Amino acid sequence: MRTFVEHQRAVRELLAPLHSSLEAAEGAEVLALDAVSGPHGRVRAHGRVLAHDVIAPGDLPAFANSQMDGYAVASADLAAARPEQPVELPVGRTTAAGDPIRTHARGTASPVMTGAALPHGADAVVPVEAADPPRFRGLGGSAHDVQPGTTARFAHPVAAGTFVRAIGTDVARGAVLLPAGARLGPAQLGTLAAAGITEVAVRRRITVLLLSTGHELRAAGAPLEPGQIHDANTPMLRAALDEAGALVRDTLTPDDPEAVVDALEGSAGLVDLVITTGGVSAGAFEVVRDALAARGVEFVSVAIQPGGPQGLGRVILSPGTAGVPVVTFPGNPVSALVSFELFLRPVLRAFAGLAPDRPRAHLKLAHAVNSPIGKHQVRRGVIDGDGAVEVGAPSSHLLHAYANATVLVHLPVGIDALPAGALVDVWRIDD
Ligand SMILES: Nc1nc2c(c(=O)[nH]1)N[C@H]1C(S)=C(S)[C@@H](COP(=O)(O)OP(=O)(O)OC[C@H]3O[C@@H](n4cnc5c(N)ncnc54)[C@H](O)[C@@H]3O)O[C@H]1N2
Ligand code: MOO
Repeated sequence: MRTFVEHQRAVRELLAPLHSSLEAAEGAEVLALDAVSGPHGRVRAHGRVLAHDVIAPGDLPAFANSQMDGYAVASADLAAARPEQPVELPVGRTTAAGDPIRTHARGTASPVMTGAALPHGADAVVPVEAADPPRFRGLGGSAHDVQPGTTARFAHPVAAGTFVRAIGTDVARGAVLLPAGARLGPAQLGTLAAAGITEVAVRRRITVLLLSTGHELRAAGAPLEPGQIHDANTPMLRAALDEAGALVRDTLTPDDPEAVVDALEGSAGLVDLVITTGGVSAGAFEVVRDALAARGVEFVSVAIQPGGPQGLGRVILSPGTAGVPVVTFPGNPVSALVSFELFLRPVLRAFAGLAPDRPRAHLKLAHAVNSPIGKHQVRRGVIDGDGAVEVGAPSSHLLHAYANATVLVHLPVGIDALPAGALVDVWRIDD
């Protein structure tokens, strides 16, 4: 029997070549930054991971501009300004955001608005409320010039560079704007757009064949005969895979090894990974085991509960190819989802540039618990009003309790009982 950490490592090693292939340049797709597609109008590159470094094509800001509504000045002109002896300057030509770069005459104060180009010859900005009078007079609408003779007084010196957004201070031309592997969220899409970039090369998403097995299974909503149940694993793991950045093809196969092999062979060249649920334990109809044990999948017992029966390997689907990695999970829905959390979620999310780990915490138990001493037990729990963990029952058919849980509670090997108040490791799943 292997530990869950050993199995985590084995799954990671199995998928390492897939990670390398995703990082290889030939896997990249070029997507528009801001085209909307699909029924949800999702920005196309949104959420994807950059395939290569993106280099800043120009400086940002591209021109020195004002950080405040105020007066552009030559700082030397205000060197002698004192509250008891303010410096009075004639008000010069105004620059609004979007206006071309003007020229500042020494010995004047040029009104500039936030984002407006700093006129050549000025080196600092004094916010309008720090001047006297503390607001612009005779400006507004389309008026760019004040009445001749208008002045503004300044009671303090100003250091060169004050409230000036200098060229290239956000990013300099030629610098790495975003590195390969960066995930394109709002700030990343914004900075690409600001740099004038309209399309980017992103890593392709992996495609997973999700194969649920079980003679008793019917699709959600389908009428049930006595003894049949609805397939919970397919929608559950499809959602889990989606949250891990993967695309999913799914298929529900009966308890027939031929059907499993057919489903795999039918997906040759179309999928990067196969995940199966069910058909791996000690029953008379262990379809996944029967279909795949002779084809390179190793079935192992992991010292974990739930999720003990696991399998992994590489199955050759077409001659001359490297084979597709296959990970098999037990059929019990809680076992399948806990298996996904422990063995695949961190790896797949890392592929997709997403945070691999759940937020973790050490919390007190609200009550005593027991656990099988030889297994790492993962229980589902909720955090009570005092911040302590109420731990649910261990059985792996209790999917409803999982759906209402906010934490996964880890009770490591070597623990058979813990008293109320003992500290336990939890992963938060209430995001
Ligand atoms: N004699 C033994 N029996 C069992 C052992 C064992 O060691 N010796 N292990 C138990 C453990 S632990 C688990 S976990 C399960 C694993 O069973 P399988 O992976 O072979 O899964 P199935 O038998 O196909 O199904 C188990 C259970 O889950 C339900 N199921 C399966 N697929 C779905 C689905 N897509 N949606 C909803 N429910 C599903 C299925 O109906 C069964 O109730 O084996 C134990 N037995
Ligand atoms: O390993 Mo099974 O997953 O305990 O129920």
